[in-house]
Amino acid sequence: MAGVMFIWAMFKNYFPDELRGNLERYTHKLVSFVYPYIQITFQEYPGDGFERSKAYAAIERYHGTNSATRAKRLKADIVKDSQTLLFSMDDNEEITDEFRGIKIWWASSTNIPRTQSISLYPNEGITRFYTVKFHKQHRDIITKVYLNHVLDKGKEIAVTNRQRKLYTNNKSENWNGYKRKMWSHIMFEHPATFGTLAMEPKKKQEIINDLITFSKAKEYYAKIGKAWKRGYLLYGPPGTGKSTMIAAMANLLNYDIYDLELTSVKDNTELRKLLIDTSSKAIIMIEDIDCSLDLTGQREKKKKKKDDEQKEEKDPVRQKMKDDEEGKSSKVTLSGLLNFIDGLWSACGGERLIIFTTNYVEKLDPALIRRGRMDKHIELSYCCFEAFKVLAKNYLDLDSHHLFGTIDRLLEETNMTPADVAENLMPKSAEEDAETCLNNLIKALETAKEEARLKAEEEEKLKAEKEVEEKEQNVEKVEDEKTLVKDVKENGVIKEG
Ligand SMILES: Nc1ncnc2c1ncn2[C@@H]1O[C@H](COP(=O)(O)OP(=O)(O)OP(=O)(O)O)[C@@H](O)[C@H]1O
Ligand SMILES: [Mg+2]
Repeated sequence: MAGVMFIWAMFKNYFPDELRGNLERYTHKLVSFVYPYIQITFQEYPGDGFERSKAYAAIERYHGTNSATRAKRLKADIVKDSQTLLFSMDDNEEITDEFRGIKIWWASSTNIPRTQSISLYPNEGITRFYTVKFHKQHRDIITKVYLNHVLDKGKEIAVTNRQRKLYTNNKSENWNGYKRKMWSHIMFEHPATFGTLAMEPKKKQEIINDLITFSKAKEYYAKIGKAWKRGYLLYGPPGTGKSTMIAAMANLLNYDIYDLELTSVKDNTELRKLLIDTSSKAIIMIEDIDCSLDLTGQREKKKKKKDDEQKEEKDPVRQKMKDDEEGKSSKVTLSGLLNFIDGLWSACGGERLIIFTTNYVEKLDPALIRRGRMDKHIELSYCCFEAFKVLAKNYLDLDSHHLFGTIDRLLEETNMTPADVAENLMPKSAEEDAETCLNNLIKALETAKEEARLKAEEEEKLKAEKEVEEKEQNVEKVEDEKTLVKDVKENGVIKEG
């Protein structure tokens, strides 16, 4: 059959156009009549090429276990706590599969672009695809039953072998490089859990329930016609456990984490591409949202800028400096970000948590954090006694101690972050026992309390001084006014000065 096609390809240009069209149709008919096979291709990056095909990934997993005994060349990868080896067919390898007595041929192939340019990245532009071939008499059973079986099995294997990853976005200059990667990842093996997270137990339980309800609510979200996503805003002073909580969330739900660095994202289009390329069980976190971009109160700022521009004389040097600065900075806008949060991008399905963290909640634009976008606002604050008890259990394995009472009282009187409490509880040497560590904490709390007292005293003093100063200024002003009135009365004129 290949011979017929070859001969046709050789001679087709010798025929006039009209005849050639007819001949081409007949040749294809003849080929499909005699050639008994059907072939289906699964591209790794179909369409615009930015989202890795889920079908391709599932087939890859399926062959990982299924072909391990058949294929001669395999690719290996480590998954799941770095202990399990996972195989997949190597490039340009062929195997056969059998389903209900039917023989099926699979091949993994690559397309290498024919470019003249020399690239730093040896694999740049290579596209991969699987082809499956079967006899046309089995068309229905293969397309309707077998392929679904392959995809389901592949997804099942992916779930059981799932090793969670921590992703960070690359600058777009590197997106076309090796393996066209928008995100780089490492294995996510953070030990934080809700068990080790120090916070008020009731509040903690509420968050856990919220997360679990969300992760089981696929049907509910479909029913109400909303994208399956939930937004969290974590706010509080540094060292109160915001990042630790995100790790605990990922461990609880078995999600990947995408640490989105907005300052590396050039514009809204890039942001969209990045978000589309996230896995279906993902936490997308944007840390320190108030610093990452000029998202906060941007609209007010824009107005102010306009006013300034109108007032300001055009200075070419200043203008050039300003242009350079703007060119360098990211053009992701608040409205761009809000559009994605509102669900345009999550049309691709899957469960996603979007988490913002900030130290200064009051600085954020209200549009960014209104309910519906950020469904849950969680304040992480200074260490309370309940939180301290979790840390004492984690760090010293203590459930109770006669010093707990003193610590309880001191924590009520003083602000100390869980990070600082934890630091003080940690034994500094092998000789330090639990009691020494508790005493260290008490000392630190007393010092912090004393410092806070001195600071408050200082502030009080400054305030009093300012009040005296203001009073004196007022007296002077009244005296001046009196003199003025007297002058007007006596002379009927206002003296200059
Ligand atoms: N609530 C907490 N429970 C347990 N450990 C905590 C808690 N808060 C802080 N820690 C400890 O302090 C360290 C710093 O905390 P973390 O990085 O989570 O703070 P953060 O709120 O994200 O701070 P920042 O605002 O600076 O990013 C963590 O490694 C953790 O060990
Ligand atoms: Mg943090």
